[in-house]
Amino acid sequence: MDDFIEIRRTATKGYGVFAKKAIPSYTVILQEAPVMTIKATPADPAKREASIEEAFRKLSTKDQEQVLQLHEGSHPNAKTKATRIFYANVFEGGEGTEKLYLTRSRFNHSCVPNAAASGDEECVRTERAIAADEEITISYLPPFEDAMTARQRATILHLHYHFKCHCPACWPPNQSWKSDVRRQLIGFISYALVGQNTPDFRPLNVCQPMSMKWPFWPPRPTPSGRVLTPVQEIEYNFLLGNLRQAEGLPNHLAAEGYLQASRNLMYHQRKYETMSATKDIIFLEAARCIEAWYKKGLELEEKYYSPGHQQIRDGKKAWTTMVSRIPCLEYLRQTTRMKARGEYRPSKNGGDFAVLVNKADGSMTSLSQLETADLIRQRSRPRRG
Ligand SMILES: C[S@@+](CC[C@H](N)C(=O)[O-])C[C@H]1O[C@@H](n2cnc3c(N)ncnc32)[C@H](O)[C@@H]1O
Repeated sequence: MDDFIEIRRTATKGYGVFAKKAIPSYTVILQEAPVMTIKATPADPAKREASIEEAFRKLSTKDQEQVLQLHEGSHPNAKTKATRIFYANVFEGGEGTEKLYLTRSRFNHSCVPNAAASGDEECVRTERAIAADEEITISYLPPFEDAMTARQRATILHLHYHFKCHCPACWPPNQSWKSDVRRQLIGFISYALVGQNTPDFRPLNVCQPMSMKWPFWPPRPTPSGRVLTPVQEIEYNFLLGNLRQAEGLPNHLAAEGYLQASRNLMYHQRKYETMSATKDIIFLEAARCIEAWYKKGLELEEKYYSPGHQQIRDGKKAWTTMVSRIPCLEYLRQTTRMKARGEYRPSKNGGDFAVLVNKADGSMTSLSQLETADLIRQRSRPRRG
């Protein structure tokens, strides 16, 4: 921890964690064992309170002193300072446990965090490159935060942690409408891609007491019964990449959208290359999209991991194999080289949307989008007589 981070006062959020120097993305900046661990008993607040008090009593005097210096929060039902502190700083520990950490507790929340706490590995890792002196934040919200509006996130933060969020996605208040629209679209699209309707977060628009017994919580997605068309699947994934990037969400999530769009288009492109009506038509425009979305996804993945990370090396290897197997990508390369030598001209009707390949002599005729559509229409027309 001494290498990367230090705890300092912030202007509006009490203490916070700051970068002592520039830190690359995907770096473990804190590895820490919890100071207190209790068994989670969400349905029984009295039992939970008793477990916290018992765990606190068992601590050494030094640890007790350190715990008592943490942010106290303002949980209305906590009976002692120690339990109030526990409620304000608790992390879900996995396998039905709740944990309290001395240093991790100093990370403030952001709805566009630049780091993430991992329960399994007991560590905090950066999710993007962080500049020296920048505040490092994590998210306290449940997994569907990407799909919730600022109002809905505020309700959860208020009811669970009793504070008003001052992160860039929520502050200044009432200016988040663009971000709200993006997050609702992210919700709609990501659930639609797995055949589900977005869970209904609307009850969070009216602040109500939210307890673990509340029937609405946790909200569950329902099956949509709709199957997306191949074009929808491609467009939805591409849009997901765009929206996540615009929303400042971690780069690997945006990368996933672009890479999936590229893979889906490649998959459907291969079908055209075997159908009798289209097998000699090479769709260069599709190849351009496949390549551009792949490059965009890779660029974002490299920002998230580092360029030399195994995930990036594997991705590049898979891409090289694919390029050699997918004719349209190979033809795109060929026509680019030919263009540079002046041996290939786009169609007179404008653009080179596709090329018609003469399989006998390998020559190519460039086709505009309209010419391509006309040719496919002619070939698909049923023959008379
Ligand atoms: C786990 S503590 C984080 C460290 C704390 N700031 C401190 O001084 O120790 C959680 C508390 O920090 C403050 N906080 C965290 N994130 C915040 C945010 N995005 N906006 C406003 N306050 C925040 C709230 O008071 C919250 O109850």
